[in-house]
Amino acid sequence: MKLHIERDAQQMSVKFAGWITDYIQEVLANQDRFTFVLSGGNTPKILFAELAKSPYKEAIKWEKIHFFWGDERYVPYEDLRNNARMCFEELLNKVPVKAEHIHIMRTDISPEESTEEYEAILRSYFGDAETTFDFVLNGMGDDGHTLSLFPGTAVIHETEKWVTSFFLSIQDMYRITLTAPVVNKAACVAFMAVGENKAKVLKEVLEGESNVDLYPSQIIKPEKGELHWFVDEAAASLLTK
Ligand SMILES: O=C(O)[C@H](O)[C@@H](O)[C@H](O)[C@H](O)COP(=O)(O)O
Repeated sequence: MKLHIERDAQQMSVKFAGWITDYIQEVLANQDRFTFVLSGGNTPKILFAELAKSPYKEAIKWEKIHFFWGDERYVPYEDLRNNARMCFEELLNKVPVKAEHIHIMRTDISPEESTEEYEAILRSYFGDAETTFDFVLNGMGDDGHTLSLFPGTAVIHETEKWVTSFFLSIQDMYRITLTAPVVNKAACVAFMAVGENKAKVLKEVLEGESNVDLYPSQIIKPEKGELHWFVDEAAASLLTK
């Protein structure tokens, strides 16, 4: 695991934007497409704002990128809480992406239908390949959740399905989410965490004992791929190493 600690959220976004630009370029030197999983939440917004402007806007071959989502809140696309909507507003509407390369988790059909549809899309991309996505961007909630893998939920332990949906009673909504098996087959996964609210949980996730039911972010460990954490000094403030 590689830990990148930057002064504040802004610095972290700049560092991350430069790093992901180089990584995309490297991957595209050897293959024709780049598969990128986007994340919801507030933290990615500052990264998206960065990527949508110079020099990244011009440097990244956006037309070669295929976009997916790590999870979705089962609310209509028009709802401000919808993760796909946020990513379109903050990034995808501002850079030259190809509409046919964008795969949102649909919320205009039932959660079960949406899950099945997404699973089929992913299987059509990756089939039995040893590696799935080129890159997965993850956030981490103050409670240690990532994707829609919330503490104490059964979905943390899913071993077969790549996509699933369930009713999240603490938020009174359905969630659609990628699962650990498909994310852990990615070539590269990066978490972003900023702010003092994340400090305690970050310490537990990175330095505490393994307890994936309490700290689901711990279950994300690419089998063969790279794992990066981009954090700011406030989030890193309790780390000892
Ligand atoms: O839909 C979601 O809720 C997200 O995908 C979720 O997993 C998010 O990444 C974390 O909650 C962190 O969110 P913040 O960046 O807002 O802290």
